[in-house]
Amino acid sequence: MGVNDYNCTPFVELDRDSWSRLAESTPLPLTSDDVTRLAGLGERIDLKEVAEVYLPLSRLLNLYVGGKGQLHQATQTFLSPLSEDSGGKNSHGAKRTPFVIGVAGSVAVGKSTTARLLRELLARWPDTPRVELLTTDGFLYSNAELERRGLMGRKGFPESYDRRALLRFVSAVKSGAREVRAPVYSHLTYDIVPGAEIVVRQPDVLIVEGLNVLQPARPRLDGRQGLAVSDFFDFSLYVDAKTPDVRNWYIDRFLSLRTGAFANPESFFHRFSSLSDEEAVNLASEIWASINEPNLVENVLPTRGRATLVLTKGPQHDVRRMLLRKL
Ligand SMILES: Nc1ncnc2c1ncn2[C@@H]1O[C@H](COP(=O)(O)OP(=O)(O)OP(=O)(O)O)[C@@H](O)[C@H]1O
Ligand SMILES: CC(C)(CO)[C@@H](O)C(=O)NCCC(=O)O
Repeated sequence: MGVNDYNCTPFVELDRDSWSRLAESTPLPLTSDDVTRLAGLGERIDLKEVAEVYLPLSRLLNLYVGGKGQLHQATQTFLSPLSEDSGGKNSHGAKRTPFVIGVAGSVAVGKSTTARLLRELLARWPDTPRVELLTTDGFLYSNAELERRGLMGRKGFPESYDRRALLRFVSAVKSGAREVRAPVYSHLTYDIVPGAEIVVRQPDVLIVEGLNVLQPARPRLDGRQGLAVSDFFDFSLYVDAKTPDVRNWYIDRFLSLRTGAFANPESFFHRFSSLSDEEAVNLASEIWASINEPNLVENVLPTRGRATLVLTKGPQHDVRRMLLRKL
């Protein structure tokens, strides 16, 4: 194949049928216990979809984890003469760090759902029982800080996050830090929760989920390139769908929140709980068109080609196609 061949791409493309055939040869099929646990995630997850799409995906990730483990072992063996030279005083060997998976994609495309499913499935594999989740929402600036910066209408845009703190977090995890802490965001109060934090203690796998996790590093003021969180990923996934489908999911979720979470007086959106259907659809469409869609188009979509795997969904969240980066 010549380099000018239009078919020249760094990805292998698999349609739904080919991918789901892999489920048959995936060891560790779902047990009835798993099915009960997955159904308890509280999402309208189709279990056939889990078995056909997410189970083989967890196997692929398990192979990558194993591959990284072998590379770590080989590197330890390579470095071991240095420790012997120093009579064991200087250990050049380092403990294996958590395997970090990034999950990117639009608001409402299903990143959290995908991340939670993968956590359940990966934890079933014997070499990765401890899987932790981190959502980048916790690194959004507080509403007070966003107001101060004039960014209240840009929540979710790259500049609405404390990117340095997020980078420090992921870098500490990949440096093997024993304990790393992150702030917490509440979708109910629509703000950072004062004093709350999550603690990550050297899990086997850390899944980092967020809109912008695949963004490359920004050039620094001194002209040097700097690092981005994606530099620390061992694997990354982009959840993709047509923009009009994602818009519908956003509006549907807004409508179901209106009758659910918004009814709580603590909710930031409580004042919207009495909106009529039509008013709620109009408001959700307005938020989508003014914040989430421009962010998708300007910042999120351009990072799709940086993923290890692109998972493309149809209008019912059914995964239609996988693009897997060639090795
Ligand atoms: N595989 C799936 N099957 C069915 N419904 C799904 C699936 N994934 C997500 N959904 C639904 O789509 C909506 C958006 O999903 P989710 O909250 O996971 O998105 P998100 O990308 O994490 O959004 P945000 O960036 O706003 O946090 C939710 O209503 C969820 O229940
Ligand atoms: C918190 C984020 C940015 C990402 O999860 C998103 O859910 C959000 O709140 N976006 C801002 C616009 C909106 O309210 O949908």
